[in-house]
Amino acid sequence: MDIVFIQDLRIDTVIGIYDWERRVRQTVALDLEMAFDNTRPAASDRIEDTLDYKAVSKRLIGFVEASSFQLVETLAERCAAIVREEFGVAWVRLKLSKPGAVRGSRAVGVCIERGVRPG
Ligand SMILES: Nc1nc2c(c(=O)[nH]1)N=C([C@H](O)[C@@H](O)CO)CN2
Repeated sequence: MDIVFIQDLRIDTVIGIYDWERRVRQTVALDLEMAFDNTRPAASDRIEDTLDYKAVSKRLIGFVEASSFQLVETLAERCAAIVREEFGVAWVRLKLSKPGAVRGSRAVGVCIERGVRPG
């Protein structure tokens, strides 16, 4: 199985359960691993044959910037659904980090896997 990945995609959004968090924008960071058979684009050298990581990134930036969820779990789930449904990705591992949210930690967050991992 091949992977197309996006690392440390930082996006500002409204996220959190506390009153003060509803009034500010905080940065979240996304790491994605997306299953994709890279043999065709490797043979054709055509962007049309790829899973375009730039297109995925732009879509997620637009969605996350406009969102205002309470929980990182909800935001992660919705991002994974976009990747699977709109980009035809069979399996995705998505880590959503909230840097600096807990004093003493570099980041907190969730890591989810959705879909069926190709063999
Ligand atoms: N499992 C989770 N725990 C917590 C979340 C969350 O989204 N998922 N959120 C918070 C607060 O918003 C926190 O990030 C503020 O520092 C606490 N726990």
